[in-house]
Amino acid sequence: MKKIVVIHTGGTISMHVHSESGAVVTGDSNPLTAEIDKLMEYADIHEIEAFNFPSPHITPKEMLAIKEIIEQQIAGKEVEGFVITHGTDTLEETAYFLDLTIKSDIPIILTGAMRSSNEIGSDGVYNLLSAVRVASAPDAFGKGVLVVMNDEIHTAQNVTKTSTSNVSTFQSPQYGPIGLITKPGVHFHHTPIRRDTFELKTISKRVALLKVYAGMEEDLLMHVANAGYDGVVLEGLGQGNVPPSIVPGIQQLIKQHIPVVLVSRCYNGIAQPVYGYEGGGKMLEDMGVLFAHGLSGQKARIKLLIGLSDVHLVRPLSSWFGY
Ligand SMILES: NC(=O)C[C@H](N)C(=O)O
Repeated sequence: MKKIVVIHTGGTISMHVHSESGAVVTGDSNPLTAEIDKLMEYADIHEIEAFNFPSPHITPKEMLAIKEIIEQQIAGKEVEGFVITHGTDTLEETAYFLDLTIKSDIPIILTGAMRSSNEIGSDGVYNLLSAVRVASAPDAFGKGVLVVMNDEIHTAQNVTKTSTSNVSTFQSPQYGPIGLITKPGVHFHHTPIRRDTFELKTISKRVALLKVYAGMEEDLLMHVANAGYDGVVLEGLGQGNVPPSIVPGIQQLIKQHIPVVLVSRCYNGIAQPVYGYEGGGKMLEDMGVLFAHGLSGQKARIKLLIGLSDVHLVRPLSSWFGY
C-alpha cells in the first residue's frame, strides 16, 4: 500500500450545515478525519491539519505554507503521494501555485466538495477517496499537480471552477480532463506536455488582476500605476484587445517598468496579437504587453506573482508566458 499524506486546509469538504441557521459553517472538528478509517484499505494514509479556512480566506501566504509542508514531508519521509483538501472557490489558484513551485514528480492531488458533510449527496468523502486513489496510481507520477473532483482528473494549469453549485463544477475548457476514475481503476488518457517551475522562498510582490469591459474608464489603470503594484494582469477582450480609453494607462504602467500581462476574458481560445487597430493586440504587443496564451486571469496572476518573487530568476519575463 502506498503512503499518502492528506493535508487538510478547509473548505466545504470540511464544513457542515448548521442545524439552526441552515448556513454552511466550519465546525470545531473536521468531519473528514472521522471518515479516514474507511479509506485505509486503499492507502496508508497520514493526515496533517494545516488549517481550516474557507478558501476565500486563502492567500498566497497559505499557498506557500502548503508548499513548505509538502517539501518537508518529501525531505523527511518516504511519502509516495499527497492529497490536499481545499475549498473550491480558490482551489485552482492553490493548485497552480503548487504546480509552479514544487520540483517533484510525486503525485500531488487537490480535491474539495460542493456539498458539505451532512448534506444529502455530500461529495466530500467520495472525492477524497478518488483523490487518494489517483495519488496512489503509478500513472499519476510526473504529471504535475492535479485536481480530482466528480470522477475526473484535471491539470492545475487548465482547470477552473465553472459552476457556483454543481458537483461537476471543475472543468478544463477547450482541453478537457486528462483522466477519469471508475470503480475498477484510474485511467489517464492525456499527458501534460509542459511544466514551468520557479524557485520561491517568499511572496514579496503585489500583482493586480483587472477585467476589461466595454467603455472601461481611462483613470482606472492610472490609479493602479500609482498604487505600488509590481505587476498587472488584464483580462482583455476577444483575442486580446482593449478599449482605446485604457491605452494611456497601459503605456504609463510600462513606462514605470510594471509588467502588464494580457489574457482573454473568453474562456476558450488563446490571447494573441492579431488586430492592428487602436487598443488591438498588435499595438499592445508593440507597446511591450506580454501575452499569456491560454491561461485564465487568475492563473496568469499567480504565475506573474511567483515569477516576480523568484529569487534566482534568470529567464527573461517574456519567456514565462506563451506556449
Ligand atoms: N465548495 C466550496 O468549497 C466553496 C467554499 N466557499 C470554499 O471555497 O471554501
